[in-house]
Amino acid sequence: MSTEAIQGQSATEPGSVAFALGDLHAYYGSSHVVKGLNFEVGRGHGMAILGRNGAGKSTTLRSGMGLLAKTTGTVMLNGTDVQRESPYKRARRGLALVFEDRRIFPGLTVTQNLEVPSQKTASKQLALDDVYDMFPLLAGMRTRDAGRLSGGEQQMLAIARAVRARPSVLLLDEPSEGLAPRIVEDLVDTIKDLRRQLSLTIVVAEHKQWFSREVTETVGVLASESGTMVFQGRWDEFDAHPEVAERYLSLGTNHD
Ligand SMILES: Nc1ncnc2c1ncn2[C@@H]1O[C@H](COP(=O)(O)OP(=O)(O)OP(=O)(O)O)[C@@H](O)[C@H]1O
Repeated sequence: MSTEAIQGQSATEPGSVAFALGDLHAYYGSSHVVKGLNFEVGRGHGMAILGRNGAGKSTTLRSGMGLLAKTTGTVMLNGTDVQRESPYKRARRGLALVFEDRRIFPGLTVTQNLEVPSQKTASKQLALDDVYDMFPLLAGMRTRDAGRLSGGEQQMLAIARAVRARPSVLLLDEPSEGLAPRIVEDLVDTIKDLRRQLSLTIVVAEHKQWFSREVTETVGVLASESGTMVFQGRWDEFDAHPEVAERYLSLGTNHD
């Protein structure tokens, strides 16, 4: 297959793009990791980012959130280029990232963790009771220290904390990482419910392909060799190009 990117037919209507990266380059010091990435996600849609270990999935999400010291290109959030804005400002505009390592505060209770979100987004945040309605599992654990929750419960807490700020676009980095299969199924249901209830746009970096298929409509494949996206389209379009998975996702990964 040529190294030219395969673009599916699922182009988003102008004006209905919630989140888009344009010619995005990202660096760690002198290491140039992401090299001219383009994709867009329509309002209320879900996109999965697949790629081998080290392809740059986390870097892409972190760049979108504004967490890398050096990036160039555009990061469009609901029609505004936020590329030069701080992560706080992006959060205020409706962007949220749930980190792979969850970043909950183990010594604080579940409720205290939910009360941590930036004061800058406090004015429009969801009431605690509304969050607990969306995450009934957490409702029964309000006073428990977050450090005593299971991995799955901690992941729910991390997502609940992000959602409390009422983001319009939620970036999820390896949400199913390290969780038992039954818990991952619960997570799928939770993400689907959240999308429905909050009209959320989501971008998910994931190794588990079945999980990604459950919670998104489109998929982008990152190639570690080129640092670019070599495929973008709907899942049926992805399935119509089995050579993409063969070349860019096989070997040494668990894209089960
Ligand atoms: N803080 C950092 N400093 C320097 N290099 C980094 C840093 N974080 C990641 N990298 C490098 O950038 C490249 C992309 O890493 P990234 O974590 O974005 O990949 P990934 O696709 O999310 O991988 P995985 O599936 O293993 O999580 C890798 O070569 C990685 O070693």
